[in-house]
Amino acid sequence: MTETVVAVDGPAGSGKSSVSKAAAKRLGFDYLDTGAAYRALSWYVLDGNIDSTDAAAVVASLPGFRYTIGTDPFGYHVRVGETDVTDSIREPRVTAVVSNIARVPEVRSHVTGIFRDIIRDSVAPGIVVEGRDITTVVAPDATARILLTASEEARMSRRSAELASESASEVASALQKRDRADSRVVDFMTAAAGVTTVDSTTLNFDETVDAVLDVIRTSQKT
Ligand SMILES: Nc1ncnc2c1ncn2[C@@H]1O[C@H](COP(=O)(O)OP(=O)(O)O)[C@@H](O)[C@H]1O
Ligand SMILES: Nc1ccn([C@@H]2O[C@H](COP(=O)(O)OP(=O)(O)O)[C@@H](O)[C@H]2O)c(=O)n1
Repeated sequence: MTETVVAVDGPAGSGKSSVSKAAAKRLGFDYLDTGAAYRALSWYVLDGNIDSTDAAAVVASLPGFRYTIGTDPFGYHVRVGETDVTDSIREPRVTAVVSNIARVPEVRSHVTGIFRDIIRDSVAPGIVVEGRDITTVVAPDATARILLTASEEARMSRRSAELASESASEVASALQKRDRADSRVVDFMTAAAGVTTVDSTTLNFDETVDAVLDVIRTSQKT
């Protein structure tokens, strides 16, 4: 079992993946992107021509879902069976259905089990785990618990800068729709008791990483 667990939650585009990965690199920690599992299962469901809105069919697909993710922040990769899906799980067709998959309770408990196994098996001095329910469900006993937020405007412009091939308005409406659907399942907009909020709206990337590192260092001392 790794010594330090850092839990980071927040809405889409708040910087969870990039900031958590950078913090893990600085600390020599592992890095676990939990959204990748929901995305990979969505990819697997689409690949099998399963209707993502049919919860029973999605649950029935779980035993065949062979998922692996790299936790080295310098060597991130995601696989389903032998197929490398690192890039394909970011495609808009996957993003469009992921909330359907993530709202199924059996899916959530299945992937939460996978996340806890990965955290337990990490041999690094620590692991940064990011998603929507890490501070509350996956690792509520984490050493450091952070809610990373940013204004909706900042999140939309960051995401549309990344997805240059799509129009800003398409990116914005897809992001709003997904946050609305996701927040019906898990509350990642308000910090639970004991969770520290880092608002990155007016911080640049390096300042945000430093703010997260400060919270981690403070938690390690207490
Ligand atoms: N504080 C910041 N200032 C400017 N851009 C940022 C900041 N934090 C993250 N970004 C950028 O915003 C984009 C979205 O971040 P990402 O880590 O993918 O968010 P999330 O995982 O929460 O969806 C990335 O291109 C990232 O480099
Ligand atoms: N811990 C988590 C992580 C992701 N998710 C789901 O997985 C989707 C993709 O997560 P992500 O972290 O890759 O999304 P981005 O915010 O990076 O776009 C989210 O829209 C949620 O539906 C979740 O329900 N719980």
